[in-house]
Amino acid sequence: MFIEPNRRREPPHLRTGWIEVICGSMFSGKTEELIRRLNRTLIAKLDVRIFKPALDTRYHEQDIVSHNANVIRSFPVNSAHEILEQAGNSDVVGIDEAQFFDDKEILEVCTQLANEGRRVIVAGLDMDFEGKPFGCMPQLMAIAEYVTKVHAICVVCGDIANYSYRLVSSKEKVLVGETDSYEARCRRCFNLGDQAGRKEWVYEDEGMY
Ligand SMILES: Nc1ncnc2c1ncn2[C@@H]1O[C@H](COP(=O)(O)OP(=O)(O)O)[C@@H](O)[C@H]1O
Ligand SMILES: Cc1cn([C@H]2C[C@H](O)[C@@H](COP(=O)(O)O)O2)c(=O)[nH]c1=O
Ligand SMILES: [Zn+2]
Repeated sequence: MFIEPNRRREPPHLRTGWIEVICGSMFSGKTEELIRRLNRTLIAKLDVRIFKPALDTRYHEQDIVSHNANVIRSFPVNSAHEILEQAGNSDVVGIDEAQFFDDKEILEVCTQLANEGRRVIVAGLDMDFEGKPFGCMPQLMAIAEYVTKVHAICVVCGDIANYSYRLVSSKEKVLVGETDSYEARCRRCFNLGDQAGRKEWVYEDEGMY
């Protein structure tokens, strides 16, 4: 569990900012964890601004919505620089789907916001459908003070999953979708690709293996 420091005790001119990255595969709980942290900052009555790339309209135009229907209000933006324009005097900035922003811009924006003394919480996919590092995420993880990697459950075998397996034939890096186009898989089932058979669950106490 990520425990956040109390910012209110510090006078604004002494506040130091920082960057937190929440990463993992699809369905790993990145958005849930982002919403959890942001809700706590709202309870603390901090000034919070939340952003997502405008291209992610899967569940809602404006809200950030997790796969299990947790919701928080956000500003959709077309570029990372718009985040700077809209950040105002906020104490905390939340950003979802960071992998979709221009690599250089989002790094500059997160760095500037943190240098201004803000808490910046960024969630994004660490790997694309080919298992390659996704866009800005490796650099963001390098410059962040805190990195949390969350995991899904492999829908093929039930192990811990850290890959997003694409179910459709497109080779485009960016393909917005959910269970229609992707499933969470462990390393083994990801590497098996189409050959990964759905295993029947068997239990030792039933005498089956
Ligand atoms: N294969 C899976 N493994 C774990 N959670 C899953 C899976 N498929 C669906 N879910 C649901 O997705 C939720 C996490 O959604 P979300 O936070 O939006 O994930 P992410 O932002 O990482 O894609 C889980 O709490 C669970 O209800
Ligand atoms: C693996 C992969 C994913 N995407 C898209 C699919 C979804 O719209 C988002 C990820 O959303 P989530 O909150 O992490 O579930 O990214 C993509 O465009 N390219 C990929 O390789
Ligand atoms: Zn598996």
